[in-house]
Amino acid sequence: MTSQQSLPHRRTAVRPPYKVKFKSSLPLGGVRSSRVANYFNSQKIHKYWASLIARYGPIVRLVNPGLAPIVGFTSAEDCEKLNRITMEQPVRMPLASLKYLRDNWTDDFFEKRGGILVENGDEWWRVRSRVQTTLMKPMVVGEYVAEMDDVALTFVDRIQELQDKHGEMPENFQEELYKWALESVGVVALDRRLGCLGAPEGSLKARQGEELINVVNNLFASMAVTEIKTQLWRLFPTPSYRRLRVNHYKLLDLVGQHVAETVAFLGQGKDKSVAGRQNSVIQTLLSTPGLTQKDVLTFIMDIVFAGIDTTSHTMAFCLYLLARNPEAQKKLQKEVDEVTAGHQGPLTSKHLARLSYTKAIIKETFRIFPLTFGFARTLLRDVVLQGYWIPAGYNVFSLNILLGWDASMFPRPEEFLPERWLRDRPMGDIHPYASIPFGAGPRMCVGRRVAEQEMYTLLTRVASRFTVEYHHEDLEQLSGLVLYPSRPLKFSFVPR
Ligand code: HEM
Repeated sequence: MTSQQSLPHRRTAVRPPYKVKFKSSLPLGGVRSSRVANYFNSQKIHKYWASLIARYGPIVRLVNPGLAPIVGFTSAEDCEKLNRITMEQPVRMPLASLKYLRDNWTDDFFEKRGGILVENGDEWWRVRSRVQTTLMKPMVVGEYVAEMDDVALTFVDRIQELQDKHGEMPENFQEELYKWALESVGVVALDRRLGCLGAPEGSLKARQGEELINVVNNLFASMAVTEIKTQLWRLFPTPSYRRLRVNHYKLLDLVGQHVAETVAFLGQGKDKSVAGRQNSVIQTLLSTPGLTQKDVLTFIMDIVFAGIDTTSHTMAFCLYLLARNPEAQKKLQKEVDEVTAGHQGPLTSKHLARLSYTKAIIKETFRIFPLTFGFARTLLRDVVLQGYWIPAGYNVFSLNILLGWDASMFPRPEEFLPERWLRDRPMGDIHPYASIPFGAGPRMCVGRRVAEQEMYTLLTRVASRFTVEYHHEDLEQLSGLVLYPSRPLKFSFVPR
């Protein structure tokens, strides 16, 4: 089928997107010879997109057997347009294998109400409209600063311990970051410390935390195959689909136990949260009209799932970039020293509000090493992007990862220059859609405030205590369900 034939009612003013044949990395015959397969197998799909854009121009269509075609483009203006035209009904390609699993759950736990990660349309909005008023409220999330700070302090103590023991971080330092992320998101999602970070090796708390992290890591790994690679799971339960299923059962079970424990604590504490808060997230959600207990459990499960690999990979990239850019690190330390000068107790929202350079560091980290490729929506109506007519039903993808590295969007893109993000924009204006790590519009990451608060607190505590160094080969990004660091994070943390 030619690209023209595949576009019904083609309009004359605009051209159809260039057709690029997609070859699965695991075709039925098991042949792995294609160039595409190499990109997939080396986990560099972002490089594949970059090569397509370099070859065919700023908009490319990918035909993926068994799926609606995907159009990828690199234009901040068109990203803004895509957000505008999908604002009323922001449909995102569902995590199809996860949705299928939940829709076909053995005891029908989900009752076709799969939660905001996998639903679209009215069902998505039913839950999203109710949970976002809690999770995205600065006042609600702000109530957790002190506990997130306590988690960050435990983490820096753990760094010190590892540094003393090994002289640098061990090969599996990413796992410590996972524990920090789980512990931090747990504070909000479950209203208490899980106690896995800093717990003695082999202890019950450490093992419970590791089990949960393992389950989430396995879910990410299996979905990197079921969502991005072969679609054979649609025909029969492939090994990756089975791995997804097993780990999803475990996740529901583990999070279910934690939620039950929290609810029991809450019962004992009468109306107040475990930490004495009036407005704990879990309590508020449980008493929100229109949300069932199952909705709340599904949502808590989803934020635990979404809250581990995301912030921890970003912090890994951030620490790496700081180690490679001592000048920026010094500026960070100066800001942190000034903001916390003479302060003994936990950090507060007021401290965080003054950390403009620290926030710029996180933004610059996202520009260079974003967590995802960009902004994705399924079209409910035809649209013209880059002069090409794209029909309803297509999945459209703004490749912000490539915009971040584009000199026409960001001067000196290969340099780590957090100051470009400061309020007065010393390096020139930045298009608001050039780098949108949390997405945009009504479907933007619902955990954004939580994630940012966690990362600002951690960065503040690490920068006050240490100078981070890295003396090994360059780190790159590899692509899975989200992007992740290519090598062990063997940082050295030198006490200041
Ligand atoms: C570095 C940290 C994070 C990044 C970069 C990130 C990024 C994203 C992106 C790009 C989306 C899709 C947005 C869109 O379609 O416009 C998303 C959705 C989502 N994120 Fe995050 N995320 C992060 C951390 C978190 C955390 C900590 C949580 C939980 C507390 C979370 C929960 C979610 C959920 C539940 C959704 C689905 C929202 C919906 O479809 O309505 N994320 N995230």
